[in-house]
Amino acid sequence: MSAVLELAEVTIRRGDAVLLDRVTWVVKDGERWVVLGSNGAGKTTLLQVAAAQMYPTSGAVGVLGELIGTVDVFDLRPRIGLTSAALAERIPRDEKVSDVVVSASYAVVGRWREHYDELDHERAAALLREVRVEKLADRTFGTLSEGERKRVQIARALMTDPELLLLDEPAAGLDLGGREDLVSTLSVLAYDPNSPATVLVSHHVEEIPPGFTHVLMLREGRVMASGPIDTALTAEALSATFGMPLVLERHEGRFAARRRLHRG
Ligand SMILES: Nc1ncnc2c1ncn2[C@@H]1O[C@H](COP(=O)(O)OP(=O)(O)OP(=O)(O)O)[C@@H](O)[C@H]1O
Repeated sequence: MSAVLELAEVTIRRGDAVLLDRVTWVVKDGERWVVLGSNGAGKTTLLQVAAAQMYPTSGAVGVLGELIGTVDVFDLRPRIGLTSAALAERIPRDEKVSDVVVSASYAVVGRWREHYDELDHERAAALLREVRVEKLADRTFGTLSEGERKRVQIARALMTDPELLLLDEPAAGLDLGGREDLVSTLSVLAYDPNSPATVLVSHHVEEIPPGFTHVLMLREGRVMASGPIDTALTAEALSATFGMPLVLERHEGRFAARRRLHRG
């Protein structure tokens, strides 16, 4: 398996703040990673580095075999699918859902006189079907529920057939049913051998879809633990990451965490 993402001792500083502190991380083809950490831990920063949107202050970043700093990131970015709240805000509310998806092939937000061929439209329709919102294709983005918007964004991120898929808190703001629907869609994607290497950022172990293989835990910009979920995702590592004693349970491929009430 080849590496799609390689970070070596990556540090990001902004003024006196250290957003990422000597992060070393390798994501290989076929792997599905969850990045866990509390608010402000550096997860979005890490994803921006992985998306070739942010350069390291020090250290080296390789994305899809290219060393960042030596390549034109505009050639690289279409090979990466990204969803984030910041990107979602840039989608015009009056944009038709099918256009939100199809316009990803031209890396634009907001359809504007581009010509899309029939194959693009067929692919967009197939992706909307895959994330189970094909019935919404003719609605405008602004009329969708939060959960429906998240699905449309995932379809958009997959439109360019990316080699790396980065999902920044896709379940944020969803109700219980919406979260469970999304987790099951992401689980189907995770088990599909044709899906790209995937990194999912989350605050909650409950949001880890079955089929995800690896976990990286961040606290204050530092890696607290990383590796296969089966061995790296432990109550101890989770407690250290979130700074409180936690009990971790696993049932039918899903995780749940809560504060430990009594020691011992
Ligand atoms: N330009 C900046 N200057 C100083 N500090 C910054 C800057 N940008 C981000 N930070 C800080 O870096 C830290 C990491 O931010 P980041 O958005 O990566 O965290 P996160 O883990 O994604 O948080 P959340 O879960 O709340 O989204 C935060 O404390 C944030 O305030």
